Order: sequence, then structure tokens, then C-alpha cells
Amino acid sequence: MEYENENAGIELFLAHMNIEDFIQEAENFYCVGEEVEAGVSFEESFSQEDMDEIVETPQDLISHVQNPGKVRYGTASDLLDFVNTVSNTPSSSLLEVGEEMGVLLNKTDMVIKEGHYRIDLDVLLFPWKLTYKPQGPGHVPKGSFGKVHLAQDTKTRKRMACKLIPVEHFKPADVEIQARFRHENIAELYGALMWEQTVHLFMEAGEGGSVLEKLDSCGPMREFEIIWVSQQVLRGLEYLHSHKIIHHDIKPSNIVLMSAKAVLVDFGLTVQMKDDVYVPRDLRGTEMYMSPELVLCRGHNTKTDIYSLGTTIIHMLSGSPPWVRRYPRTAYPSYLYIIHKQAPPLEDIPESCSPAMRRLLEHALERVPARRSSATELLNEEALHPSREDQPRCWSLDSALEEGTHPLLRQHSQLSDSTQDSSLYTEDSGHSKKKGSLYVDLGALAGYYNLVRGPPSSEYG
Ligand SMILES: Nc1ncnc2c1ncn2[C@@H]1O[C@H](COP(=O)(O)OP(=O)(O)OP(=O)(O)O)[C@@H](O)[C@H]1O
Repeated sequence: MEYENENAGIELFLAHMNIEDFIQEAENFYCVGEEVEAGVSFEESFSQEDMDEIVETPQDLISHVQNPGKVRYGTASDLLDFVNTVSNTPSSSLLEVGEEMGVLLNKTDMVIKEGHYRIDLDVLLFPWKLTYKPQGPGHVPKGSFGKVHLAQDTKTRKRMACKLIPVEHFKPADVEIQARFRHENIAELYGALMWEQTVHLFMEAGEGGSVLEKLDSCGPMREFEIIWVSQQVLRGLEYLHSHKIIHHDIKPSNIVLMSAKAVLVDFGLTVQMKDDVYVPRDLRGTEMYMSPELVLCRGHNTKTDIYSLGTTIIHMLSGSPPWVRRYPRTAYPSYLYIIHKQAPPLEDIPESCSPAMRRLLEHALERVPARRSSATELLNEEALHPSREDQPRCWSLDSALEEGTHPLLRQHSQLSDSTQDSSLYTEDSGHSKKKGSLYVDLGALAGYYNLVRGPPSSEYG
């Protein structure tokens, strides 16, 4: 809808806003996923010997900072106490800290040795090698404040992502949601270390890279890939929204791919609402993916993430974020006014989009939040449950898998899930080096079909 002038637009928009309808039904707490409660679930699984290594009180953490060189196993609340302590400690005191300190949640896969978990010794950091990118030195994705490496525990060979944030930019809010809430579509936090003025956050690794990296390397995604990614993101959002949590930065670079699932990352802007409406003090998110109500800054709710997912789907379908084709970045330094005046960007949906996916997008990008579909409603959309006839490519691959006649597919289906377990040190088997479109296609399909194809391990070794 185009408005004559800005004020008229705001008035008309507000007239359509029914704040009481923002949340359509009572949020259903504790039904999906798991909230980590006061560390009980972690502590119950520890022996007394292990418990001796667990940080027990915030006071211990303060002495932790004063007596550095200790890394301990702990609970989610220990970890939050630790990061709060780090963030409240003057940087001059942190400068004196010579050794690493921190709290690890993952006792099974991260081995602390006599109070140490040393970078480059107990855990190694690597650049990422993505199967669809040309061979080379690999790359280290950078966000606004942090670099993210692939990490591997040298003892257990567990592969993780390690996000490095200079301490002056670190906020406890960066880890709070990941420490407190667990769901299979939210990157699981494994621990936090402070070393050399940098906070190291260890978490579940998206070894297939982010959706943005895939788009930048391979161009627009095919609809069945988008269906799979959307289902994964919606499950994560359904869980977050049931806890009144707004992610606030849903976009292709914050969705990372694994062999059998996709997870959300980057919870630095995330907020858990106390009421049904969150009235922001600042603008949170990434412009091109922002909802009109978020841009307006008068209050929004979890539906803003749904709108951002809609714009993310447009990016996956077309290869570009919404707006930028019609309003080139060179000419438009900011899109806020455009979003306010012109949202939703339905014109950016490519012609090739199926009618069912177009309908889903119309429901996700509905301008009035109360009328916009929820994550649960979108998960039930026809577009996310295509019939086999509508997905000829899936059908042929699926039938090939069932019949097990295609030698290459049979080879892939016989691989174990090496994403989790494979080692950086093991020799690579020949087929993971295959190049060419079929190889890329299978990589893209890995999650959709639960095909298991780990990253080529020799490239890391
Ligand atoms: N768990 C992970 N596994 C794999 N890659 C990851 C993971 N977390 C982050 N990344 C990669 O690192 C990039 C930057 O991470 P992240 O978004 O968390 O940083 P940021 O500084 O908060 O970024 P920004 O604020 O610019 O969105 C992501 O776009 C993604 O490519």
C-alpha cells in the first residue's frame, strides 16, 4: 500500500494495529524444546569429583577473575554469572589476566586439563572450508563484532564453532538465550572462555555454512531447499515465540546449515518479552529484513520475526534481499522509509515462485501483525508440505534412494554422520573431493533427505 504522506501512513497503519490481538493465543510454555533450569539437568549427570570442578557461586567467579588460569565445568547459570562478571570487570583488571578462564557446559566433548582449556593446545581453531566454495585457504566469517572459527577439541575431536568477541564489545545478552534455552534448531552453547581480551563462545557448528554464504556462492536456492530451511527456522521460531522470545535478526546469515538440520545463530539482539508487546528503546535488526512495525518503533511482538523470515525467503528465492533490485543500495543509503511506506515487498517475489509458496509469503509478510500468521500456522501451510508431483526433483531423488539403484546415492547413504564425529586428522575418502554440480546438489539436499555427507575432512588436516 502506498501512502500519500508519511503522517497519513502512520495514522492509517496505527488504525489497523490491534495490540490486544498481537498474540493470538496464550503462549504454550515448556511444550517443545527444553529450558535449562538452574543447572539441575547438568549437575545431576556429574559425579562428586566432577562437582568439585563446578563453579558454585558468583563469588567464586569473581575470585575466578582475580585468580585466573581456571576453566571449569558448570551450569548454565554458572556460565551466565561468569560472563556477567567478565563484563562488569574493568578492562584494566582483565588486562592483567594472563591465562584463560571460563565455564564449559559440555563435559562430554570438551576436556579440561587441570583447570585449563588452552586455545591452540586443547582446542584448535580453523578457517571453514565449504564444499561449494573453491579450494583455498578457507574463510573466517565475520559479524559486526566477532569472527567465527571452526574449532576442534584435540582429545575428543568434537567439532564446534568458536565465536571470538573482543571483550569491549561483549554483552552477556549475547549468550543469555543460548545458555537458558535449548532446542534442536537453536545453536547449542557449549561454553565461554575469556582469553587475551577476547571472549570465546563455543557452540554447535553449522559446517555447511550460513544460508547467505550458500546464496552468495550458488545463487538463488531451489524451492525444495527453501522449504526445508523454512521448516527448520519455523520450528526454532515456534519454540522461541512460545517463550515470548523475539530473535530480532532473522536473515540468511543467521541461519547455518548442518548435515541434517539448520539452526539459528546470533542471539545478540534477542529479547524475552515481559508483556505482550515489546516497546524498543532502539532499532534492532538488519534493515532489509525489518518489519514495518519494527521500523515504526512503537511496539512489536514475536510476529516481527515471521516478517523477517518472509523477507529471508524472498532472498533465498531471488538471490537478493528484498528491495535492493528495485531500490539499488548505491542510491538508497537507508531502506527504513521505503519499508515504512511500501512494505510488504511482494513485488520482489520471483515469477517462478509456486502459488503455494506465494500464499505462504503473503501470510508471512502481512503488514498488520495481528493478521500475520504465527510460526505454527506457517508450519501447516500447504507450501511446506508439497505433494511429490509438485516436486519432481525430490521425487526422483527420493525414489532413487528408496530403490537404492544409483551408485553415487548409495555411496552417500552409506556414510556415517561424519559432521559430528569425523576428525580433522583422519584421511579423506575419495568421494568427498568430488566437484561439479551433482556434488553441490547433493550437499544442498543433505538435510532435506537426511543424506549424510560430512565435510571433506582432509581439507582441514
Ligand atoms: N554456530 C555457527 N556455525 C557456523 N557458522 C557460524 C556459527 N555462528 C556464526 N556463524 C557464521 O559467522 C557469521 C557471523 O556470526 P554472528 O552473526 O553470530 O556474528 P555477529 O557479529 O553477531 O554478526 P551480525 O551482528 O553482523 O549479524 C554468521 O553469519 C555465520 O556465517
